[in-house]
Amino acid sequence: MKVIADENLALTDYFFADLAEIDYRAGRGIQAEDLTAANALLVRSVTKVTPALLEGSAVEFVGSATIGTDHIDLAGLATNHVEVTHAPGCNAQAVAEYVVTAILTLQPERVQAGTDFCLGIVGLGNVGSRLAQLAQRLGWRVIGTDPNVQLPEIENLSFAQLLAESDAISIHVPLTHTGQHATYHLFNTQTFEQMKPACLLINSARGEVVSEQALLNDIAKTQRPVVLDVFEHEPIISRNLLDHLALATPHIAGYSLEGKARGTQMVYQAFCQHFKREASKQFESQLADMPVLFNLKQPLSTQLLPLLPQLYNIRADDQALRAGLNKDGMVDAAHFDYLRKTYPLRREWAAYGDQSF
Ligand SMILES: NC(=O)C1=CN([C@@H]2O[C@H](COP(=O)(O)OP(=O)(O)OC[C@H]3O[C@@H](n4cnc5c(N)ncnc54)[C@H](O)[C@@H]3O)[C@@H](O)[C@H]2O)C=CC1
Ligand SMILES: O=C(O)C(=O)[C@H](O)COP(=O)(O)O
Repeated sequence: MKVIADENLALTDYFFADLAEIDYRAGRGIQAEDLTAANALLVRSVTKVTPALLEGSAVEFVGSATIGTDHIDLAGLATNHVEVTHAPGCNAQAVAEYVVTAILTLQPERVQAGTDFCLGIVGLGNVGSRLAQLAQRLGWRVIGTDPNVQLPEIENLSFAQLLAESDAISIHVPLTHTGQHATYHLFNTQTFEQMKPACLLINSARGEVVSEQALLNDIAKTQRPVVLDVFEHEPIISRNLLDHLALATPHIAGYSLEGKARGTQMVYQAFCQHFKREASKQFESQLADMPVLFNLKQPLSTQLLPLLPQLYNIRADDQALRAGLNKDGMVDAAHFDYLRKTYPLRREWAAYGDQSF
């Protein structure tokens, strides 16, 4: 059995080395000729998986250790009877922690803001619902919008109401191009006009959900603080865009050790089912114990701010990205991908003693 795997998957050897010969590749560079002798392909979000990529290969199983699936032609692969699996929710907690860290880094006074700070969440699936829970523990008013989901514990509003009422908006929708609720350029000139000028915008979903040109026009008018983990023209980012962002990170919102490992494990389980092997491994056995930092008896809101530098220094990620601007005024794919390949995976906050996260 031969497996081609993106080199950025976590714990690939642990899960797969005794099941198959593994050939590691840079995800963005995987080509059809790499796959001719492969039975399975394991990717993350940067490999465009189409019938053309698999043509002439023996690949019968594709696993993506990610939440998003917009890089995979699901219909095309189904037509060709290739099994496709992904990892719903695997790094939802990491993204929720990223968003809270971004807000508290830019606006530390929000830690005890009570009900006068309103967080609007667009998309209430795995990530949005985790974020809602965390935000409520910090005492924030949480509102959300989703055409398919209502969360009983928060105020569920229309998209227009959410745009008008939020002091910060965090986007957690999949990238979709068709259908009534398509999200491509969901944030455009008209939507920006409906938001409070000072409303913080955070996009850690997919770059194309926000029109970059409309965003730049809006920031020029409003000086709105904006945090981007994903970019419309990813992996290329212009200096002009970077200069207008409060924080910018290289698509690492979901890069916790647990999130990546959980993603690989979910793919491993589907792989074993497909190839009729026993799946008995658990990623938790591979994780180190961390020092206890949280006092379970104290509310999260009183502890989080002083602990943030130890838990996640988001400014370091922002600085590392900006350090990659080249002489042409661009962050290029090589720098963007280097940061992701060498990323020191964060631990989720539950590892530091609060199992209820
Ligand atoms: N930056 C990063 O590292 C990561 C990014 N992501 C991105 O975040 C996205 C969301 O992740 P999950 O919450 O786990 O997905 P999910 O599938 O659990 O939830 C997405 C929710 O968005 C809702 N939705 C769809 N269209 C909408 C619209 N027009 N307006 C409002 N809501 C809409 C859906 O009904 C669904 O409830 C993923 O598709 C992925 O692209 C996910 C993980 C890590
Ligand atoms: O899970 C998703 O969806 C993501 O966006 C990933 O966390 C991104 O991971 P990479 O594909 O960029 O390694």
